[in-house]
Amino acid sequence: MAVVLGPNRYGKAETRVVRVTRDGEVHHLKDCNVGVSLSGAMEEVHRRGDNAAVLPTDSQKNTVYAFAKKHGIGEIEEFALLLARHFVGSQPTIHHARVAVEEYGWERRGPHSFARSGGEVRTCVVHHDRDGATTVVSGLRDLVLLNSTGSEFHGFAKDEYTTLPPATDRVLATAVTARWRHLLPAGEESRDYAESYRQARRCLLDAFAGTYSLSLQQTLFAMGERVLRERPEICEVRLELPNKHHFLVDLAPFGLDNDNEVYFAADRPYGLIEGTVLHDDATPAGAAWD
Ligand SMILES: O=c1[nH]c(=O)c2[nH]c(=O)[nH]c2[nH]1
Repeated sequence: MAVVLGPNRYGKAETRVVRVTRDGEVHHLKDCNVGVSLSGAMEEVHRRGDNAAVLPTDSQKNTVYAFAKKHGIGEIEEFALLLARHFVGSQPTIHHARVAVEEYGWERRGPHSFARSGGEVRTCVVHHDRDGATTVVSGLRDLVLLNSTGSEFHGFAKDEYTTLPPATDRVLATAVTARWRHLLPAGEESRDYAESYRQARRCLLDAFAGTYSLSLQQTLFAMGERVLRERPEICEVRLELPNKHHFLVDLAPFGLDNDNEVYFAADRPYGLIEGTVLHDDATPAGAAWD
């Protein structure tokens, strides 16, 4: 039996970079977390500890900071593409780069004062291969949404352990993780990622608010479908929707009724609804979701 090296990658995780752009008195802020993962001719380092092919993760971290200075940080997808192309293009031993960027939002409070925006985070993952294959997945996480009515859940399967009562009017709440894959004809990786993000996010919000929900699964599909129908540049959407349960509090001991007004917001356990919605003729995803 031979023992062989399987898939592997290495890189610098979580390089936190804050870029201030000074425009006189007025400053602009980009606050990001960058993860770099490289792969390629790494047989020798794993088998013999020969590091000749290994660009240190320390250099990768330095590149993130140097590029933030030299190029600024525009849309996170563009910054990730720049880094991924650089690593593959400048190191013959690096055949593939995965660059993931998270962006934390800051709300302007003055010419050079900012308040960190809520918990929501914008995300992207870019893959770039030396044969030219490039994929871009954009997304967001921790977008917390709630409908205080317009949600039911009944008619479900039952077994001997089922105690859940049918619900005809419940709170539906979730913290959305959504990622969407861009349709990228070769050589056309550039696009208005800011507008694409704004519109995809709006589609998710509109579909959540506008769907009368018989299950979170139905809402999930409606959210993905809305993005695909309105945004031709996107061919696949993946969603993770925790069902943030809100239980009605029993106020009868206090002689009070509770007509869907007072809830206990539980944090765990929670249902976790996950799904992919895509064009039936979507191009193959390649490394996009790795
Ligand atoms: O929208 C829902 N989907 C489920 O699959 C489920 N399961 C459950 O207990 N409550 C819910 N709600």
